[in-house]
Amino acid sequence: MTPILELRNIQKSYRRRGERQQVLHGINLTIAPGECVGLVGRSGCGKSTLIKIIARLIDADDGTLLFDGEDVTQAKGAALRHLYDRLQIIFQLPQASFDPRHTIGWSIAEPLRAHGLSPADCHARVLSLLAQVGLPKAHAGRYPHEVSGGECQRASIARALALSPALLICDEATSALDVTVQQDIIALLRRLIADQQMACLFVTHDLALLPQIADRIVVLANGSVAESGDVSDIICHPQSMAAKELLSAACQLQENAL
Ligand SMILES: Nc1ncnc2c1ncn2[C@@H]1O[C@H](COP(=O)(O)OP(=O)(O)OP(=O)(O)O)[C@@H](O)[C@H]1O
Repeated sequence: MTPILELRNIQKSYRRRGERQQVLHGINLTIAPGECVGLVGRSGCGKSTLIKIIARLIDADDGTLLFDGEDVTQAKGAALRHLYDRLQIIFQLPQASFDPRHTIGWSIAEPLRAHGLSPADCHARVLSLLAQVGLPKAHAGRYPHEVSGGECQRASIARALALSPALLICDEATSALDVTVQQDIIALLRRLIADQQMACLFVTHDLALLPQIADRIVVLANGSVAESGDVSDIICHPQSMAAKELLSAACQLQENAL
């Protein structure tokens, strides 16, 4: 089966005060259709840089990015627009990713309008998307500041689903939410991933979240893959120092919460 996403030997450096700092050292990663891969690593290990490369917001210095078998490493113009129809990202702070001047319904309908759907079809699709993420119809008429953080994250998931993407990237999507809302959003994502056979890259610094959502984990440390494998293997028998440290940090957090 062709992977939905394949990264081959991705390299990236940044120039800072005249010096180049290598932040990604030859990352290889594949995600199959319908698979959820957890990308985990401590702050500064290169997770956001990798997401920006996958989303073509920045260029890699070297390596290849394949989306559904197609080389999109240099995608621009129409090829990039086609990529964005199939790849969606949800962020940590959903309120910041909605335009405060428009209602949530208007923002969810934005990609649909761009694809030429009639106002009536947009309206019907927005209501169906709200239902899928467990929000009442009335939320279509609310502004981003008129809903809670959890509701806003549900709305951003609805917007991400509007064009039925093949890959959903969740960038610390539950980190800003309180623990119970976090669990609700993870359960929602898990159901949507299963129902829609959508692939997901779930990016987090919190290893403890991954058994609830991911099939496989990739542990990033200092810009390299320290370890990757089945979620239960890594949680039960971490091999790398990076995975052991993330696991012990997660255990410590849970102990502190008790
Ligand atoms: N635009 C930039 N210019 C220079 N250095 C950068 C830039 N963006 C990130 N870096 C550096 O690259 C490294 C990786 O950063 P990145 O944001 O990818 O890490 P991260 O794992 O996403 O961290 P966090 O979990 O804190 O968001 C860090 O050392 C960071 O300081």
